[in-house]
Amino acid sequence: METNAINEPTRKSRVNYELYVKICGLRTPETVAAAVAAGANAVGFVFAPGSPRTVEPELVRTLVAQVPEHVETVGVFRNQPVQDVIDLALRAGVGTVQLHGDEPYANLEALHAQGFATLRAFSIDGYRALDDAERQRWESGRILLDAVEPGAGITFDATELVEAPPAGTWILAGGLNPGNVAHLVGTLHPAGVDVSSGVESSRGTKDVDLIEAFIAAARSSCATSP
Ligand SMILES: O=C(O)c1ccccc1NCC(=O)[C@H](O)[C@H](O)COP(=O)(O)O
Repeated sequence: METNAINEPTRKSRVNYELYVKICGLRTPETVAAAVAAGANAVGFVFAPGSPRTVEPELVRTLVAQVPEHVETVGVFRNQPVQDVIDLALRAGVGTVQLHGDEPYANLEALHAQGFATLRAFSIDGYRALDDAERQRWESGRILLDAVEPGAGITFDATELVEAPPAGTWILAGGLNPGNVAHLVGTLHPAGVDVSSGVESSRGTKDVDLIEAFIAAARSSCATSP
């Protein structure tokens, strides 16, 4: 089976860590096409209930069909039973599952057994509360550090990252936008960035111009990252 950069099994996933850029919370063919054309490494679809971005798996299946093989397709879940996650991800046809709640490590293992690549998101508070052994275990896979409220566009406070993972091994999210992404990448040295609110014209509605501007700004930061 094909594997990705950290040797996880993948379905439709290839991961480029030069600077990985994920555009999350997509819901339309136009915005998916814009993200892909602008050079996104990954496109994300929210299955967590209660979000203005929540989508049905049948819609996502049609969106995934327009995504080229080299772009990672990510389903985002939050505190849902692992069997529901697997069922939804299979119906949608995504290659990667992002767990954005308090899910245990066993859920990640269950997803790997089904052939999904994974991303485990932590709030800054959640990450700081991990002991050394937990941190080491989660950091053996890909982790994403986010603001306390996911998908809320809360601007990231860099001073909270004194205990950041090693430079270049993790994905930064939380309140990123075209105006701050280059500076934050240059300062914090993540392996990648993930954005939702910062590329929206109103809550839940993606804006093609902002998607293009975000990806261009993120790419311009590469000269200052390790
Ligand atoms: O986007 C949501 O509404 C959402 C809901 C529940 C769990 C996760 C969610 N989004 C996760 C993401 O990947 C966002 O891109 C990430 O939290 C950054 O969001 P933002 O601060 O809005 O850029």
